[in-house]
Amino acid sequence: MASSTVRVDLDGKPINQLTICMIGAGGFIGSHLCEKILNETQHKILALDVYNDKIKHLLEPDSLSWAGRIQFHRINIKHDSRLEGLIKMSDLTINLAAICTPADYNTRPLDTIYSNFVDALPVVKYCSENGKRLIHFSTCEVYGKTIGSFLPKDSPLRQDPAYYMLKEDASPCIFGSIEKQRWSYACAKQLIERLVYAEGAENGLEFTIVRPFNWIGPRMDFIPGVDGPSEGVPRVLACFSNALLRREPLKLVDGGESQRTFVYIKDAIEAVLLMIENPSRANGHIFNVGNPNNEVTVRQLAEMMTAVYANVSGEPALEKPTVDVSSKEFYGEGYDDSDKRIPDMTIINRQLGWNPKTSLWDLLDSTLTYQHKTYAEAIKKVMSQPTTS
Ligand SMILES: NC(=O)c1ccc[n+]([C@@H]2O[C@H](COP(=O)([O-])OP(=O)(O)OC[C@H]3O[C@@H](n4cnc5c(N)ncnc54)[C@H](O)[C@@H]3O)[C@@H](O)[C@H]2O)c1
Ligand SMILES: O=C(O)[C@H]1O[C@H](OP(=O)(O)OP(=O)(O)OC[C@H]2O[C@@H](n3ccc(=O)[nH]c3=O)[C@H](O)[C@@H]2O)[C@H](O)[C@@H](O)[C@@H]1O
Repeated sequence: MASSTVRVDLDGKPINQLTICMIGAGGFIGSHLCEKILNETQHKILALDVYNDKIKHLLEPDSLSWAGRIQFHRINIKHDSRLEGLIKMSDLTINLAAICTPADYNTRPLDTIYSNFVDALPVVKYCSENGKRLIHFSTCEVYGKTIGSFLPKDSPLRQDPAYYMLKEDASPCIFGSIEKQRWSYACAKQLIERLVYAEGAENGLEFTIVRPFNWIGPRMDFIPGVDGPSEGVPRVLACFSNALLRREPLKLVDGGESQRTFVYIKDAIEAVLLMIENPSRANGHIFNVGNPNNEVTVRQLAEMMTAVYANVSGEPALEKPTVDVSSKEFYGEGYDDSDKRIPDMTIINRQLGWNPKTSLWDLLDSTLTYQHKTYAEAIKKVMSQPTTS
């Protein structure tokens, strides 16, 4: 239930009610952000998306206490004349819309570039021309590879943070060659960041850029063959969850040696709410939002998810819980990878005083509990059907 007491920002000033135009509100992050805003604040949300399956519980029934504070608009921002009007009606626009699953970057590079750069152009333009604040979702992938990844494998400098810490106002963006079309997404995100930044510098656009570092939790992507295409390839949490639910080995791309830091979605949206409600501290900044304490290799993630799932489901792990696959086999031609993603937290600590709280084990426990509760029965049904030859 949203509190009716006056809420104050980090500087003790009362927070006025906002109307927020949230583009991509129907997605993984958007659905959690809508929940938090409706449950904890008095703000209003214009939720724009092509789909609303993940926010249906927030839209129905009409008797919900926040019913008057969220409106869903089924809009594809690629070509919808209603977009500018909705941005003009709002105090703040949050743009989450993107194609953001790596399986698409090297197989649908044009769609990926259009989605992450071209389609975002009118959003930036309308915000700038109408003097509206913009929070734009980029990605930690704009850092690409670490400087250390170019050192000899046994170089001690690889342990030096100067060679792997990713810092918003200092680290370069290092991508593979053009043939490695995996980087179509990161490069599109980098260019839209530069455009937003330039609109701020030249035309006074009030902006905040968010670089999420592998946010994971319930409602991320889909389970192939249940609530997504059977041949779909979601991000790693859903891929591994799907394998666990089907009691199949988890596939480790190129041996699962890449490293990631994972942050619980519930911690991460706390950071976003701080950005929303502290414009004087957030405007003009790019923020890493991640959990540097939760670093694992993909192989370690697979082992941890296998152990957590055995606890959650009560089913023993497979004898052979993982299998190595080549990136070419799994993703196709043009794949490449980030070797390591550790966020420097200096700026977000200084500006917003935010730090993540949830350990990787705990976030996997709550997420796999959700996955098992939501999908176990459906998977059994799908697996009992005769496979079409
Ligand atoms: N989840 C993460 O860990 C993560 C990490 C880095 C960056 N991001 C970025 O955060 C944003 C949200 O990511 P997510 O994980 O919620 O992804 P998601 O795919 O779950 O959500 C994206 C939403 O945008 C909508 N959308 C896409 N194109 C649209 C269009 N043309 N018009 C209207 N709606 C459109 C989709 O329908 C979807 O609901 C993306 O910009 C993504 O690049 C996410
Ligand atoms: O979440 C983020 O911060 C960013 O990371 C993701 O990129 P990535 O982390 O590479 O995406 P995943 O699909 O989650 O893959 C993570 C790692 O697991 C590996 N993987 C994935 C799936 C699988 O079944 N097996 C496997 O080994 C991948 O090769 C990769 O090394 C996506 O690009 C975006 O959501 C976002 O920009």
